[in-house]
Amino acid sequence: MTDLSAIGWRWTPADLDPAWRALMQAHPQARPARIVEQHRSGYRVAEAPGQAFPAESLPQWQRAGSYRKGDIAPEERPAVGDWVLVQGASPDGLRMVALLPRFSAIKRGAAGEHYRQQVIAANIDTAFVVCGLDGDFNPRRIERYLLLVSGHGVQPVVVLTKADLAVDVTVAQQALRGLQVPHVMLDARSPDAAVALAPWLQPGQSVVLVGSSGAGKSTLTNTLLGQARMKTGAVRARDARGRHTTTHRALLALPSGACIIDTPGMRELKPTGEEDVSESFADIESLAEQCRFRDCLHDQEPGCAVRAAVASGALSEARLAHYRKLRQEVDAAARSRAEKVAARTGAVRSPGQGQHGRH
Ligand SMILES: Nc1nc2c(ncn2[C@@H]2O[C@H](COP(=O)(O)OP(=O)(O)OP(=O)(O)O)[C@@H](O)[C@H]2O)c(=O)[nH]1
Ligand SMILES: [Zn+2]
Repeated sequence: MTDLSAIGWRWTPADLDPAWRALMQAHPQARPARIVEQHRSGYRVAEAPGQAFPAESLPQWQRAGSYRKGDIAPEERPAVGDWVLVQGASPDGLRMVALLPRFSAIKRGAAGEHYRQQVIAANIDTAFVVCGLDGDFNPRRIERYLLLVSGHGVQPVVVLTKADLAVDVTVAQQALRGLQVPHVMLDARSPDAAVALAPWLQPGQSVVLVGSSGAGKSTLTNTLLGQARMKTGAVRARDARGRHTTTHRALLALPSGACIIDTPGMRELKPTGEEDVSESFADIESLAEQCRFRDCLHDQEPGCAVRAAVASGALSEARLAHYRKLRQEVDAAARSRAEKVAARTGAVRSPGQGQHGRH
């Protein structure tokens, strides 16, 4: 395995995305590197496991991201997991010359009153939605995470930790019934966890861990790193810059050949408006197809298959309520997003619309 492939590079010149190839041809002096950390002060990139070297940004990525006409939107700048082209020598002379278009991204709406997207991780194959089977277990939070990570080419997997504790897993199983995503129950401290998750940890795969604080993400990462963790530590200890291994947690190479991106626990998970609620709640959508009325609101209508499922216990009332809530949130975010897109492209608005805007 080469240095680059240990951090997720899996393309040969023959199967390279044409857009990537064109950018590489346009920058013959440059070479690929992966963004492993993003800070206020700038980015750090790696060309091999265990690295995190500062790399100078393009000037247009240094200005605050905005949706003004001609500006680069926040979600169009590099984020952790992105592949970029760099020139110059590490440790201090690297500069980025191009961002290679992403094949997938996990995003959320940034906190605050103004619409803004935030990329959590880019070029990811699988998202592990980590949740403890202890008091942390919360099906609504899992649904929200799944909504945000689904689509955009990312495979979600629900990873339920703390299965070793004497917990009643039937409650969890019941709650996850409608979800059409794989779920795995495990003890995050046990080496068996790596076996259970092996299907998503094949060489060249990139996985991101999301989930609330205390769910077991760090524990799971350490288990998956196994022996390699100590090796990484030794490499870092010899590093002249003397930084600690823990600061490199953003993107780690696993012994399985996959690489993993750890994210800090996120308190607020606002949709961007691009999510597909129907996909995340496919169980409810398919029930709705059996309602007598095409425009059934699943309220008081006769012949409502959704209410019937709730009555029979096949569908939980709480999941149905959450589906409605998330649908409203996504619709509202989609409207804000459409406004930004219109403002940016300078689309002609219908008369009156501009004056009545909230700006
Ligand atoms: N028994 C048991 N304990 C676990 C398991 N997974 C995590 N823990 C414990 O739960 C606590 C929190 O785990 P962490 O791995 O630190 O959680 P985290 O998701 O990384 O939390 P943040 O770093 O705050 O986002 C630790 O004390 C772990 O030892 C598990 O599968 N079984
Ligand atoms: Zn209905």
